[in-house]
Amino acid sequence: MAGHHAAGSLASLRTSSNLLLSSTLTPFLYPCLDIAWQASSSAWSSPSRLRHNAAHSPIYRRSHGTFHTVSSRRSDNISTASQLDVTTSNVDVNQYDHLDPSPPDYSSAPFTDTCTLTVAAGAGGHGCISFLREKYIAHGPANGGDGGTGGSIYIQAVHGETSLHKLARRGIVKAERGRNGQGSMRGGSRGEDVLIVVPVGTVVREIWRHDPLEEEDGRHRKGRGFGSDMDEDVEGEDRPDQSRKWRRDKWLLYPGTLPKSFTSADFPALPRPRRNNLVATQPPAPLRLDLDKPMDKPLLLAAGAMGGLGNPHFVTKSVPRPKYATKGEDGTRIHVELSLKLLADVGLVGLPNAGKSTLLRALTRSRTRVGNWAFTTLAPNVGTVVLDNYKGRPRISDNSAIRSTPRTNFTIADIPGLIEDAHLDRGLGLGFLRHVERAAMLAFVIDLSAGDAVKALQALWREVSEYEKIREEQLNADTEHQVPDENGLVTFRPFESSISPDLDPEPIDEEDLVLDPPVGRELPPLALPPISSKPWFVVATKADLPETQENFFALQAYLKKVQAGAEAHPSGKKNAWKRTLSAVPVSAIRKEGVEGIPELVIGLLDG
Ligand SMILES: Nc1nc2c(ncn2[C@@H]2O[C@H](COP(=O)(O)OP(=O)(O)OP(=O)(O)O)[C@@H](O)[C@H]2O)c(=O)[nH]1
Ligand SMILES: [Mg+2]
Repeated sequence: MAGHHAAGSLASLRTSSNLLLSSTLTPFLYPCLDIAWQASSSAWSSPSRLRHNAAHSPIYRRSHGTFHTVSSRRSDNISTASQLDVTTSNVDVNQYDHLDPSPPDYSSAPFTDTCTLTVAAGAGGHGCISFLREKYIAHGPANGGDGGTGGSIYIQAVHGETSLHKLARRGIVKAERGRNGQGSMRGGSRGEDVLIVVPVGTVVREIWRHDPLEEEDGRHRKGRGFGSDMDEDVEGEDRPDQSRKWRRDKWLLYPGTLPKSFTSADFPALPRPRRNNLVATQPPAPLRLDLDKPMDKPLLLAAGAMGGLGNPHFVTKSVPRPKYATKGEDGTRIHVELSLKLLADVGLVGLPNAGKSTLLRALTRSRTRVGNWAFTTLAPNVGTVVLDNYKGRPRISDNSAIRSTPRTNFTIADIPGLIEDAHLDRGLGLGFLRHVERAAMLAFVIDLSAGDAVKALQALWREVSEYEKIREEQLNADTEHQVPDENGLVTFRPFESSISPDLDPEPIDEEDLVLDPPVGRELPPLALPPISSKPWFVVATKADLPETQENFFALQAYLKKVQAGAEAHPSGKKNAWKRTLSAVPVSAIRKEGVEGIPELVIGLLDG
């Protein structure tokens, strides 16, 4: 018993000393001791992991003209990654095969394809109440500066971002408030702008908007609201109780002044709220942006609000030293829904365990998880295929002249596996199919060793086209739902939720400023091109396994027939895409046969 115990503790001692070896500097001192450690740790020190850890925020701030972007593009990452690989590869290349990886060798990138976000432009700074003070000038003139303009919110679609998860976490993005004005006529400085960086293919749709100026205008048009009670032409008896209508929330008082010592009569009419000039460049409300191209300039979403006016603005003959200034305006807030319309250039569609993730790893530097069980992949992984500029560059077809810049990369999305009845939301069901819809072209990945390849392809197409049918019905129902007016146009009132026209003319209290977010609207589903019109091809994988050749030939013959029109298109649609249907036999795990895929993809994407 005691001996057994001793042996046990010895074993544990040995493992703990192993642990010690692997977690200290020992391998550097005694490299011969720990080859296994190198093999396993190379996965952890792999540059791709560094890349994911150094996640940068998609939001950048700018002050005075230039955004401080710290963005590192994917292509940069890849070049640094390959440089790093060269330095590490002289350790032991063969021990580390990224196509059949050990369990810890994967990175899970979080992924979100729709999210809602509130963007809030910066409020304006307050005006200043100040008076010149100098020797021998006892009561100097007013010299308070104006408040600064609030920061604006910009958006820009760039290559390299593939997911909205960083934005989804934030919930609200606020630009900085303008600074308050100061004495000696010093104006407040502007608030910092904020740039939101989104992937190419993002669609921005507005759910609600709270624009304080628009609301002010609404009130003004109705003859109620700021300053209207001060107008000379308003009949005395018609005026409601002035003290209630006076916009206390709009004015700043000189420090030490008791509010009750002011009556509203002491105040001039409140100046009309000013708008930032940038508002003119804002896209019209409600926002509907389809950012399907990389943008070289940011686009303004919400302009910052203007600052308040300093007390010199209110100097009159009767009030030479006004002890008040106005507050800055509140910033516009817009609640938007961001959704990815385009996830990647190529979407890998296949049954679970077909080898999609392995194929992605073979084609790109992705470290997506691979396992010999169904549903290894639970969220899409996007990898980039970089096309070499000089050597091995795939043929760029004749229409390269049309593209201003030749294509240097394309992206592939590895999507979770699809099972039978996925369109009824089985397995990862509809969520999965939504991703299929968002790829520019589809690559059906079929496991040659798992039975009839033709049947597998047909089953995949059946699910995809069933889903498409459901979606079409949903879209039709939605368009019918919106009852058009006489002109056949749907009239849209962006602000109806926040100011209703038959609002009781209540006096405006300060509580009004603390507004609850207006009730959101349900957005109709995104209109996307039909799946069956997308180019597609088949990747017949696991071709290294025995007895897969006949299966492949049968598949090839089937595709030829479909292309010639002798067989029905597997989607069941008459005008489905079938210009050139090809099947590529590959062994992803040995990286054989995959070289031709980039060329094929480029041909289909640009063709
Ligand atoms: N022999 C052979 N095995 C392969 C090949 N490609 C993938 N496999 C193996 O097939 C299994 C499944 O591979 P995955 O890449 O995880 O499959 P998947 O389609 O991504 O699976 P899900 O994420 O679950 O949908 C793994 O054990 C791979 O090693 C291949 O070309 N040849
Ligand atoms: Mg997978």
